[in-house]
Order: sequence, then C-alpha cells, then structure tokens
Amino acid sequence: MSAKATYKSDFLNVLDERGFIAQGTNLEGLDEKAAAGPITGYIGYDATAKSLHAGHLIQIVMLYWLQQTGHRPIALMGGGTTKVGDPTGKDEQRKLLTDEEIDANIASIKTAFDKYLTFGDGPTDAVMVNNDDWLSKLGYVEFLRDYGVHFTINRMLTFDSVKLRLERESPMTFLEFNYMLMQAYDFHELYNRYGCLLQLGGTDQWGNIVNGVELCRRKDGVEVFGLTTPLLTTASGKKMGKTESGAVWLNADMFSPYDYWQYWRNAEDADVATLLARFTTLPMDEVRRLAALDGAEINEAKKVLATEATALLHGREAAESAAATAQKTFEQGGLGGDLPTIDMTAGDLDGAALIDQFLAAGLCASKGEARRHIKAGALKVNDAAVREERNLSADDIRGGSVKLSIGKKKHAIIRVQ
Ligand SMILES: Nc1ncnc2c1ncn2[C@@H]1O[C@H](COP(=O)(O)OP(=O)(O)OP(=O)(O)O)[C@@H](O)[C@H]1O
Ligand SMILES: N[C@@H](Cc1ccc(O)cc1)C(=O)O
Repeated sequence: MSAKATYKSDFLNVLDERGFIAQGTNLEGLDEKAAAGPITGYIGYDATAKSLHAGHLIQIVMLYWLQQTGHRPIALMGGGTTKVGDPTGKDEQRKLLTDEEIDANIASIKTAFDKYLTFGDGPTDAVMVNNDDWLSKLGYVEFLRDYGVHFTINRMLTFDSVKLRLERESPMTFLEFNYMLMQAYDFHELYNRYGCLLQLGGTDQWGNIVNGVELCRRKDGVEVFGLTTPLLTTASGKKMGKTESGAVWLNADMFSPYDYWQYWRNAEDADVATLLARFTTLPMDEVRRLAALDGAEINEAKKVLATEATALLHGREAAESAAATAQKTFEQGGLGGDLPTIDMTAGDLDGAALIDQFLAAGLCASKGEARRHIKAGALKVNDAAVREERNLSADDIRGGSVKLSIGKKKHAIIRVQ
C-alpha cells in the first residue's frame, strides 16, 4: 500500500494508486462503505464479438482488484442489452446480432473471467449473471409505467451518447434510445438481487451509469455509486487495445499468446509505467522501479510487462514460452516454437502464391494489405524483402521451413513436410 493513502478503503487506494479512477458519483461515500465491510460491485460486458479485447481488460482488472481488496464482483453478460446495442460512441446503429450469435459470443467471452476472478458462493466470490434473464421478461406497458416515468426526455437528450448523434444529424433509432434505460434497470435489479452498490466502467459509460444511480435513488430510495476509469490511449494517441490489423483479443484462438506477448513488448516507452500499473499486478514499488529504467534498459521493463500481462491472461507457462520464442527469433536469429505455423507438403509449396500464405498465416488481413507491404518493402521471406508478387518455390525452403515476416516484428513459419 502507498505510504500516503488518500482513501480509507484499500479498494479505492489501490485503484487510485494504479491510475484507475477518472470520475465517481460520490467517492467519499463509496470509500466509507468499502472501508466498513465487503460491498458488491458490477461491470457489464456486451456480447458484440466472440472475445473481449484489451480495452475491456481494464474493466476486468478493476473487478480483480475489487475482489482482491475483499469485495464481491459481479460480471454481467449483456445478453439482453446486446439485442439493442449501446449507441455510446457510435455514429450509427450497431449491426444487430441474432439470439444464436449472442449466445455463442457469451459462451466464448465468459472464458476470460476465470483467469482473473474466483467464482463461487462465498461472500467475496465472484458471480456471473446475464441480463437477458430479466430484461427479456419485462412487459412493455408495465415497464413504461413503472420505470419510464422516472426518465425525462429532457435529461436523456443531454447525455453524450444521444447528444453527439443529434449534433451530427446522424439518426438514432428509438431502439437505441432505450439502451440507457436498460442499463439503468440492470443496476436496480442487481441492487435488489445482490445488494449491489457499485457500477464500474470506462468514462464513456458515465451516462449509462449515472442513470442507474438515479433510478436506484428514485425506485429503491438508496444511494448506489458509479466510478469510471479513464479510456486509455497510447502515448501516440491510439485507443489502447486496437492495432492496425484489429483488436487485441483476449481469447487465445483469436489472438495467440505469442502475439499478445508481442503486443505488450512493443509498447511505446512513455506508456510503460501506465501499462505496468493497469495490466499487471506487480507491486507499485516494482512498477515505479521498472518505469524509471531508461535507454536500452526500458526494453527489460517491456519484457517484464509482456510476460506479466501474458501470464495473467494465458498462464505463466504460455507467457514464458512466448518470451523464449521472442528471444530466439529476435535476439538469436533462430525460429521459436510459438510462431504461427502452417504445414505444407513440398509439392503444394512449389508454385503456391506467396501472398496467399501470408493470409493463411494470419500475417495480413487481405491481399491488398499484403501488396501494400510489398510496396513498402516490409514483406519478407527468410528475412529478405520481396519486391514483387511471386510464387514460392523449393528454393525458398531453409532447413525444412520458410520464414514469413511483415516488418521486424510479425513472423510465421511454413513447415514443409
Ligand atoms: N482503451 C480503453 N481504455 C479503457 N476502457 C476501454 C478501452 N477500450 C474499451 N474500453 C471499455 O470497454 C467497453 C467496450 O469497448 P469498445 O467500445 O471498444 O468495444 P466495442 O464497442 O465492442 O468495440 P468496437 O468499438 O470496436 O465496436 C467500453 O465501453 C469501455 O468502457
Ligand atoms: N454498455 C456497456 C455494457 C453494459 C451492459 C449492461 C450493463 O448493465 C452494464 C454495462 C458497454 O457497452 O460496454
């Protein structure tokens, strides 16, 4: 714990020291409650894809700290809210998913939480719920009479999610307009089911969270609390968790532990302290020591970041193996075992279009992207830049394999049988 603690509760001190606090509805009031005994807090995750990404991970790590400091976390799967789609930060209506797609996404998303939270029936054991269980049972007229009456259109129009669409004259459907009522209802439901007193989320969720706080005050006569965390951007201004080729997914089948390790290893120097504090559980003294390294030594700090962040998500063994592969690939010029690998017979390889293999290995998302890399001199076979589109031949095989690379950091292997 930090020498000069700002709060009474361990929970808020940890969040504060590690940089998780952007805004709270009543931080002092929350601090009193959290210092007095275990509280229950929740975060909701919509099932818009098969996996959560590194942006969501910040929100999972907050639940981790909630539990580590003696409280009960609820991870809410937005089975019901995903049917509507959160308009927050979106210029147009999200693509509507079918019930089957939503169920499949939830089944896949769920797997990330076990790594950070201990689930069970004990007082501080984590709980997982799905808001479809109550939202899909609401009757329209009853809902309007019992809950609609507590929301004024005047106020709803002041929230960013609505205001920005109106300002940009981009249509917002009545379906989307209802999203904030549904998220507000969740908070009220969780207060009644679990005595849940806190909702956490990114700063973009502020409007949705405040609506829940107000609904609980009006409907249940209680004060519940909202706390948001800053939306993390990299030092060069990119939203954390996204790369040129897409999101940094948490599920290993969509983003391998090796790529995950590499993502953190490639952090910008100026981000190392923030990332160590947010994405690892290393004590803050150690974080400060590592972040103070400079020159070539900052690379050691980045390796610690990569290994610790990967170990939290994929386990220590996968993290060390990714670190070893990276070391072999970059520091010893060899080929590590964790690189994406495709198997081909020598017959199939001879005459196969080179860029098709870059796509198959997941190094490029499209032929257009591969061609752009060729133009830029970034697409390489066995470490030599390829200047024009060509086919592979037996001459490309080195010691039973062909090394494919994009730039200095993305590699894959064709293993020739
Ligand atoms: N860089 C970030 N820092 C902190 N929190 C984040 C970050 N990115 C996302 N989040 C949190 O995760 C939630 C979902 O993120 P996001 O809006 O990126 O997901 P999405 O809508 O599923 O993806 P996309 O925008 O690609 O469709 C956000 O509401 C936000 O609270
Ligand atoms: N609106 C949140 C997800 C969410 C869903 C339901 C809730 O009750 C809370 C949060 C998001 O888009 O990230």
